[in-house]
Amino acid sequence: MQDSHSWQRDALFAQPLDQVASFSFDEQVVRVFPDMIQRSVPGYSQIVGMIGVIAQKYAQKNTYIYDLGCSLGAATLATCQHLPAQDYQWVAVDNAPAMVASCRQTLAQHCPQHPVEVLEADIQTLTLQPASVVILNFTLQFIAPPARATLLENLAQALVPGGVLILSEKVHFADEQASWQPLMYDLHHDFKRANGYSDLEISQKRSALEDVLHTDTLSTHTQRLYQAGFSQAGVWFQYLNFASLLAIK
Ligand SMILES: C[S@@+](CC[C@H](N)C(=O)[O-])C[C@H]1O[C@@H](n2cnc3c(N)ncnc32)[C@H](O)[C@@H]1O
Ligand SMILES: O=C(O)C(=O)C[C@]1(C(=O)O)C=C[C@@H](O)C=C1
Repeated sequence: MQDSHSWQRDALFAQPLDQVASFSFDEQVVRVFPDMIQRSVPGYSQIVGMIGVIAQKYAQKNTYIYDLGCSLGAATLATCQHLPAQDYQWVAVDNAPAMVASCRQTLAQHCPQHPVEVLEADIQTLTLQPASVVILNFTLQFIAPPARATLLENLAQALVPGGVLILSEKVHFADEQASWQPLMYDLHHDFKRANGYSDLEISQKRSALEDVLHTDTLSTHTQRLYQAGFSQAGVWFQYLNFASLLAIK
């Protein structure tokens, strides 16, 4: 993301830490976030770009477009670049105060004409207006697993017929795919190494995320989407252990 912020290179886990604290979306993370997510999540830019294209296909006039767990608003921005300002309402939501503050500045700078409200709130207690596009771009993985089904049911209820949820997640492989798991995780670490992260950074970040980011399998995601009330759901993008699903109401 290019703008007036001075985004820094992520070196948060570069030095040995006595104790690795649980990962949180605080000011330190905000300062490096565009670099961190780009170098950590395979396919992040392609997914964000395609979110704009998908939104253009499925957005319905006079409905809401929600970006839940918006961080700095990259997905909101992608949709604004593909849709006219006058026909839709945008709501971008995050519960990390530092993210929300930075997101407000970034979106005001990059899509000043679009009616985007940036809310500091927990997406689990949000009252949703009728929506045609809902985005969870690497957010559901931070919601406690037992609470995920209820959240998805609420989103399905808020969507108008033909509306969509775009759900991107880090995933794991189990059951008949279990032997794939170490291979994909090793390759993800190789991906990070190729992007300039050291072994120390990779292992300290992994410890920091251990109690915070809980992955599901692709089949768990798909089944849960059908149970939540979507009529169609499937993977439209996968790169190693990162995937994005499209679910249609
Ligand atoms: C990996 S980031 C999302 C990246 C972002 N969607 C993008 O496309 O660049 C996860 C975000 O979810 C937010 N988050 C986690 N749990 C949340 C909750 N319960 N309510 C709102 N936001 C939440 C975090 O603060 C963080 O900013
Ligand atoms: O799994 C990892 O190693 C990650 O760094 C992933 C991940 C994510 O998927 O959200 C975790 C936290 C940061 O927000 C950026 C990337």
